[in-house]
Amino acid sequence: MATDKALLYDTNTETDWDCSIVLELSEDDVFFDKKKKLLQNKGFSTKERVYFKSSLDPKWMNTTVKALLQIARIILLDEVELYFAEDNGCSPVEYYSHKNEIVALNSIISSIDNSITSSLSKKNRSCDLEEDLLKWGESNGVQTRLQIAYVQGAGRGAIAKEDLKVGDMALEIPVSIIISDKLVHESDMYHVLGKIDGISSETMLLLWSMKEKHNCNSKFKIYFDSLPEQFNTGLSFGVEAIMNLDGTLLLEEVTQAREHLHAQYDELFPTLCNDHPDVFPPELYTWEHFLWACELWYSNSMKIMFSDGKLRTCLIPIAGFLNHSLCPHIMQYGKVDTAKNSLQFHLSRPCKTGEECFLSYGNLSSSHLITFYGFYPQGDNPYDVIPLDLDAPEADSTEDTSMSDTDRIAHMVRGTWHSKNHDIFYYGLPSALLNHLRRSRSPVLQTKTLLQENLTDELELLEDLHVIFDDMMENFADTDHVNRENTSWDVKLAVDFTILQRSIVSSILTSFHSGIKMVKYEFDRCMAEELRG
Ligand SMILES: C[S@@+](CC[C@H](N)C(=O)[O-])C[C@H]1O[C@@H](n2cnc3c(N)ncnc32)[C@H](O)[C@@H]1O
Repeated sequence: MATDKALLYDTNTETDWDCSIVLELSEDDVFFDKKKKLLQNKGFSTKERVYFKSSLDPKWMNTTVKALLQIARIILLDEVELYFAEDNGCSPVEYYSHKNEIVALNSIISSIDNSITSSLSKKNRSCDLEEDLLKWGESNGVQTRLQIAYVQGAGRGAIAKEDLKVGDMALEIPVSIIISDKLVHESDMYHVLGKIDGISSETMLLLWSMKEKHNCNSKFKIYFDSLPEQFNTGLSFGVEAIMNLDGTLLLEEVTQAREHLHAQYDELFPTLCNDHPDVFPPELYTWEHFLWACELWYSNSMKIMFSDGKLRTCLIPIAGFLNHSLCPHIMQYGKVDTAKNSLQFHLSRPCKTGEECFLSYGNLSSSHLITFYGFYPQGDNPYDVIPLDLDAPEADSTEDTSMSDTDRIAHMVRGTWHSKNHDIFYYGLPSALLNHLRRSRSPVLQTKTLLQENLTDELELLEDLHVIFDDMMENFADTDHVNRENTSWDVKLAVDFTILQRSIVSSILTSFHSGIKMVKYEFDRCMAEELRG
């Protein structure tokens, strides 16, 4: 007979889920086959995993708890209950007996309790690492008005310990604990790396960090210990995630970045390990360790201007807990204060006690953030643009100056919900793009007047653009079949991105539709007026 153990809990799950429980019908259950049949009749398999977040929508919660109960009831049926239950296998009857109802409910409650306790203790355990890092930082001169905590959907984050005003310094990091290329120069690696033609200081640092992570005597041991074992960026996407990116920019970005890293790795290894095994122990320089270090540097490094005027890519302990936002509190932080020999993080907007304090990682698109950081921010990202590869109009044969600035710039589109002007001749699309296309069709000066010939050109332009974006829409992967709630982190990110791209293109197509309608209406009106006149 199955016991409560049939309901397992598991905290070894993706970081953005607080916990999950697994409901599994044990193969040792003497009624395995019968219960399996009952489960299948209700659309369940013998092993179901359900993920929970602390703030789930009540509707989802309701359906999920109902499903959990259905499964638990069946798993926990005793012989007599099962005997009578079989007759109702396919019926909607869900209740078997008082006792079965109570054991099913209790087993779910205790599994969730176990799961939460275990997940909290895991988080608290890792919080100790962050505490240790803060203490280490403070003993090295770090000043902070932030504390580190787990935040929903983003791992660790920095929370204001007190109300912070514009201009207040949230964090100050002495240069002495910033990880920069200076450390490579001081290490035993430099005599080898310094001789490699064209190697960048970023690559040297990356190789240095791969070894330093395992150095028990490292000055930065506490820092390395606080880093995640896995970064989950687009660089680690699996095949299924990649397949869900068909037709998107992210597919190109992830593929190119991975190819670049593979090529870089192959250029250095195994040669360095073969030639200098004492400096580059092969077990520390595997592809997996290399990828981990790349993800670390892409997702955690900052470009800092030092007092000598040099811009260096650095890892900055403690500051590395600051998450990114489209509406950040800290925007200017990239320059060492020469007088204090420290890096300071001042606020550009207030942050209240207990609120998460965000940084700006830069003006980055969601595809870039997914590829190199493994997330994309909530809210409308104005940098989510689709670049357009347009043919430049023929330059005037006698005068090159006929090319205007709008002809030379890189054109792009974004969700038309960002635009306020959806009138005729604008359609929520960038004027720079529309003017460029108008010029390509007719180099004579174009005016936005409701003349028949303008309207004919305008209609053609919109219809041509419509074809391009229609094709784009057709080429996106079909993600409808993916169960977003129950899939791996990478597939979820990939699907979310494809949905985002689709919504951008869809907004553009909608703008074209209403644009075409407006132009046709005006065209008919002109015709009617002409006939009347
Ligand atoms: C510099 S670290 C910030 C600290 C990080 N949250 C941690 O636990 O170590 C950058 C990483 O934090 C996460 N992150 C940053 N901003 C985020 C956001 N707005 N939403 C979700 N994850 C975010 C991403 O995993 C990113 O690669």
